[in-house]
Amino acid sequence: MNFMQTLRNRWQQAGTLVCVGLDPEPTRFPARFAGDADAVFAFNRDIVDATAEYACAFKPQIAHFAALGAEAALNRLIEHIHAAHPGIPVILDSKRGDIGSTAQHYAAEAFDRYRADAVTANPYLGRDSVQPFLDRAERGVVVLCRTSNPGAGDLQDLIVDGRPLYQRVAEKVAREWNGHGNCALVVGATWPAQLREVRAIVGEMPFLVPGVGAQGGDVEAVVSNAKTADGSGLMVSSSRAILYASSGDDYAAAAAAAARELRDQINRYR
Ligand SMILES: O=c1ccn([C@@H]2O[C@H](COP(=O)(O)O)[C@@H](O)[C@H]2O)c(=O)[nH]1
Repeated sequence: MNFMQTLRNRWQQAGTLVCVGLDPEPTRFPARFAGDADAVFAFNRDIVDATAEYACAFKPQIAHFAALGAEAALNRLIEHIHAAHPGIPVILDSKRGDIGSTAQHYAAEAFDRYRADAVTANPYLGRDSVQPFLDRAERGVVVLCRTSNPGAGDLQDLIVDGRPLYQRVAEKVAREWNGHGNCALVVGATWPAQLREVRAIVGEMPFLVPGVGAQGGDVEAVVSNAKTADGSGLMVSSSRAILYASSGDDYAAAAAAAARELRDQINRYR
């Protein structure tokens, strides 16, 4: 089954729009992992198993693994998610973008090496840089549109032919790049007005929405401004607020409670 269908099934069957972000920071792991050579895999696996019930997707962030030389742990983690939690798609957050001949290798990295169901992509180099991802019709391509960080507007708000660049990106993805129906957009939870504007441009296209939890985005504003007509359309992503909900031995139970609370909060406004 392709990424979009898997995601829609998960939304419907599990009743959750929560995307659990997997951003390992060993200095924040519970003390029991000290000296454990397999800590990156073991900690993330425990979080995945504890939160799966509340997840519509998992989103490992590649830099958090690569900086630790933990690519093998990332590979095993994604394998574990597919085996233990089939039906929950994995979005590899790698924000890749390069000339086409190199982008082909980024697509192979995400989809063949790591077996992710979807990948985040940077549109700044233009269509040919994203084409190798778009061509994989069964996989998702989640294009950066209006990111959650404070400096998002530095470039993304520049006016291009009378409209901000992020709106031009939304138009382009919806009208020109989505021939296989496999595109989604990143729009930050920290920008509720922009969420509403982008939703008006792209119709039912799914949004990956980081920025709740540690970055302070307002859940009610996200859902009311960005949900689709059927009350879905969103992968509301939280990493640190779930992963590090407790630094004690109850870390997995605390992560599950944080994910459940986010699910319930979102569902109140759908
Ligand atoms: O606009 C963006 C795009 C990606 N991210 C990523 O999401 C998580 C957010 O982590 P929190 O702990 O929930 O703040 C992280 O992996 C970012 O790289 C984003 O924050 N904003």
